[in-house]
Amino acid sequence: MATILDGKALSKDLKIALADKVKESGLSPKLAVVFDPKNDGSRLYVGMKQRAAAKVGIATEDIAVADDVTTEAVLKIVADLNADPSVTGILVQAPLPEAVNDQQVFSAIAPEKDVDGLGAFNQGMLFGDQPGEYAVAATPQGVMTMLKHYDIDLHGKKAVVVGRSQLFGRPMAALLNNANATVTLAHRYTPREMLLDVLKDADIVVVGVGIANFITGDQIKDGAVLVDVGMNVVDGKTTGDIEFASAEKKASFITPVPGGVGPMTIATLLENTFAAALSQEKN
Ligand SMILES: NC(=O)C1=CN([C@@H]2O[C@H](COP(=O)(O)OP(=O)(O)OC[C@H]3O[C@@H](n4cnc5c(N)ncnc54)[C@H](OP(=O)(O)O)[C@@H]3O)[C@@H](O)[C@H]2O)C=CC1
Ligand SMILES: Nc1nc(=O)c2c([nH]1)NC[C@@H]1CN(c3ccc(C(=O)N[C@@H](CCC(=O)O)C(=O)O)cc3)C=[N+]21
Repeated sequence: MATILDGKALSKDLKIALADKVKESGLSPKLAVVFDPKNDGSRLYVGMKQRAAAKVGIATEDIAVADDVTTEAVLKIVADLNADPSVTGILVQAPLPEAVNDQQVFSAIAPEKDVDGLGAFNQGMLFGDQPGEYAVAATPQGVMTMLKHYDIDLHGKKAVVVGRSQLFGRPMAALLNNANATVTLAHRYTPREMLLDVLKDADIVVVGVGIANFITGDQIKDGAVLVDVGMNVVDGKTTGDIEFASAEKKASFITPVPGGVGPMTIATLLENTFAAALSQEKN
């Protein structure tokens, strides 16, 4: 029977500690979120972030973009936020409307305000495992915080990451590599047989593809650590990319969906925002 990686409980503790730190600092951090209000997931997550931020003393400013917005118009919004001294952190919620070049927008965020670590500068720092302070994407960073909390050793282990988005898979693979795991990064063009072959003896599997029950218990080895980033709604119920019932019988540790990676993502984003406020105050 697997130990549950309880992101909900851990994120609660992190937010209590963070609220104290924000209060003691006397700072007034503000997180600006640019998002597409037509995207249901975005509306849901923006609301969750807003409520969680308020509880720890971080102000939020949510900027909804029209569905015909252009890349240039979003770049202008980001430029204004970069120049606004009252704005500590900027999050561009993916996906933006189809016509917008997300990557170009992510990289236009001033690195010191890029609290989701999606811009080329911060991703480059992560890829190169550079020393110093820089923001790392909240989802993969939250996964690493959870693994550390449960003393899960990554050194020399075989890790498989499925999904290679800018906000999850790519930084996830970089973090596991920096932790000295041997990492396979699978994606849509990974042949099914090859995926099954790497999964069967993986010590840790982190999946975020957005396909319900994409990974089942029979595909993983006994004792594997399973982290489910997936967020799908099936018959009105939120479910992950891992078929929990069959997988938890073989895994040593497993995240639930909901209650696993999601809450850690939000807590980590808020920690990144406060860290940005501290470094901006110093400079
Ligand atoms: N809990 C949380 O905090 C978060 C949850 N999510 C959830 O994670 C999931 C992924 O989101 P996101 O990272 O934005 O991913 P994207 O939707 O941007 O990309 C999906 C990724 O999965 C890969 N993929 C698609 N089909 C397959 C397949 N059959 N086999 C292997 N790989 C495949 C794609 O490969 P390719 O690159 O080749 O197209 C791509 O890299 C979603 O359900 C999202 O809601 C996302 C962020 C945070
Ligand atoms: N720049 C950017 N950064 C992101 O981090 C980002 C993004 N864009 N685009 C969309 C995804 C999605 N995402 C989630 C955050 C929290 C939960 C979460 O807390 N979910 C709850 C359940 C919510 C429910 O029940 O539906 C849970 O897992 O317990 C889920 C998904 C962040 N994203």
